[in-house]
Amino acid sequence: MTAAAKITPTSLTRDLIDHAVTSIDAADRFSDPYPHIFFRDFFPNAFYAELIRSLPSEGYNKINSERTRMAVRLYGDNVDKIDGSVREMWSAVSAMLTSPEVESATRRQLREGLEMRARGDKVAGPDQLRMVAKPVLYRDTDGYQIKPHPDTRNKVVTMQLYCPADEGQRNLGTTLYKASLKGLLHLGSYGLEPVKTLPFLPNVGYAFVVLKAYHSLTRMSWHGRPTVKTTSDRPRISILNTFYVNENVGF
Ligand SMILES: O=C(O)CCC(=O)C(=O)O
Ligand SMILES: [Fe+2]
Repeated sequence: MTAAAKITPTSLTRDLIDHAVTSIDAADRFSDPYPHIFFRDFFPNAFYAELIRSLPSEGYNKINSERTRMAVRLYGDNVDKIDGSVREMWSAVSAMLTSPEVESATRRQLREGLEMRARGDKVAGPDQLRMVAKPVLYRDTDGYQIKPHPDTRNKVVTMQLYCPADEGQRNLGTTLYKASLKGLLHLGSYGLEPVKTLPFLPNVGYAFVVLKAYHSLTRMSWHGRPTVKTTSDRPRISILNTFYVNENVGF
């Protein structure tokens, strides 16, 4: 075996962490409609290409009654159930997404939102907010949709990594909304106005702090996804890396 032939899991994880931190550090930061970041080039390029060809074939759970969203948990013992041939890759992804380094980079970039969250939660500051990462792989198919919602208060930060093979699914990203008079006048919009739809491009991601009415009435973290149109050979693949308030909550 040549020296380069086999990368040990720990050095792979190390590479993934370094790459992800660089990506998050270079994120675009936005305050509107609420604090969020958008970052690119999250996984090393060659690794990303192999990862999306190595999706687990089993172990999916049904997330909605329509069965248009199926999910595989990527944390803790769940990783041991992933097909042996691809387990090492997903195990490294899991270790990276739950690493203290990725958490710290996310905290640095979302500081404004975490300060709002800390005030509403009546804790001294962002450092008093715990963040426990529970990454999950999602497979969404034709007809998948999720109505605008701010996310449950059990989530502190929502991060989603888009995993398409090419730019053909660009229009399938998440829509961010804000409460507005225009939205109020528009029937069936819950008083919400769409502000932007993030581009569903290869190897990009976004993250925001979950903000409810008691954090800020005007900057609640409203987001959703209008009905997805896609073909059965091109599901909408993403990784949701949710940071929860503690390890006892979440999917
Ligand atoms: O898939 C998306 O674009 C958003 C998903 C979401 O908001 C959720 O699962 O809470
Ligand atoms: Fe959500």
